[in-house]
Amino acid sequence: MEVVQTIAELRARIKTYRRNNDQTVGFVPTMGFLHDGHASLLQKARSQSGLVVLSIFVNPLQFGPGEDFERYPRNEEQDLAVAEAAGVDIVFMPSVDEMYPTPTRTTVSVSEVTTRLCGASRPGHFDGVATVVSKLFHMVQPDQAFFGLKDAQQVAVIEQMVQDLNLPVEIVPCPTLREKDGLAMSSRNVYLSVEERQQALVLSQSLQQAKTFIDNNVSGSFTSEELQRLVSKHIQTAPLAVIDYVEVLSYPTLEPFEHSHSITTLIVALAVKFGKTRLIDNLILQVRK
Ligand SMILES: Nc1ncnc2c1ncn2[C@@H]1O[C@H](COP(=O)(O)OP(=O)(O)OP(=O)(O)O)[C@@H](O)[C@H]1O
Ligand SMILES: CC(C)(CO)[C@@H](O)C(=O)[O-]
Ligand code: BAL
Repeated sequence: MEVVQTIAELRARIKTYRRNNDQTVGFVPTMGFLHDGHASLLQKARSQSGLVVLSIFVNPLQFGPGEDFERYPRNEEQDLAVAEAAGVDIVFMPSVDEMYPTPTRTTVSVSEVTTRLCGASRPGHFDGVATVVSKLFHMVQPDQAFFGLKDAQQVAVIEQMVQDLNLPVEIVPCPTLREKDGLAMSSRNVYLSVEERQQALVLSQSLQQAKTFIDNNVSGSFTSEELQRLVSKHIQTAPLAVIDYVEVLSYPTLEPFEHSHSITTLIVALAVKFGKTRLIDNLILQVRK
């Protein structure tokens, strides 16, 4: 495994690989502090691609004022051990100056799919994500890029960007990995106190309740409001939980709908704060017809 810090080194390594191999290049972009969710993306890349490139970069452009950019967890040694174990070939760990040597005057901005959910509660966030991901795609020029569905809106945004800009990369969405008790794995889980960690179980539980509600609904007929209410009500049983949003939308278009008749795939998406820690989770379901 090689660890490179500069864009020039990264490009040189990938060029050499391409010259000597006709296999594909798979890419997993991350912000580091790697957990088993990240490892699952790396393993999928390992099984599908000839060369596996991992990037670790905490991107300042996607954090708003007052968010956790400065205190975002970092552990380089542990990250390199996870990467090595997953069979990564190249780790790209650029500095902020390497990625943004001058003020950025070009922004990639995806409309419509960014208007709700995290796009609404974190203004500018997806411009930061789309801009850095398109820069990384230009640097790595991967054949496949692997993204987790825990960040389902991010997947929808990147897929839209790839389609609109004719980028020659296949986006591979990967399932959310969870702790044994159901909590979605996330680098930010490390911020939680013991009490918050315990109460954070309401997130996955509420999504399970939504799934059971739909599965038990023999007529296959329900409104988005019914689901939204059911999920919010369960989250509110945790005294430390402060709901940022609970929304039920079509997926991947992320548009509101009134009745299950009018859609084929839905997402129940939520963001909830425990103290200063904001967690997200979601459930994507096919609607029975
Ligand atoms: N539990 C998970 N299962 C599968 N993929 C995941 C999981 N958590 C994160 N990922 C994916 O890993 C990639 C990098 O995400 P990132 O480094 O932001 O990790 P994170 O754990 O989501 O951190 P954060 O706490 O910032 O949300 C993204 O594509 C993300 O969707
Ligand atoms: C895709 C990404 C690495 C861009 O900074 C980030 O948003 C993330 O970790 O999900
Ligand atoms: N995985 C999402 C990155 C962020 O919260 O900024």
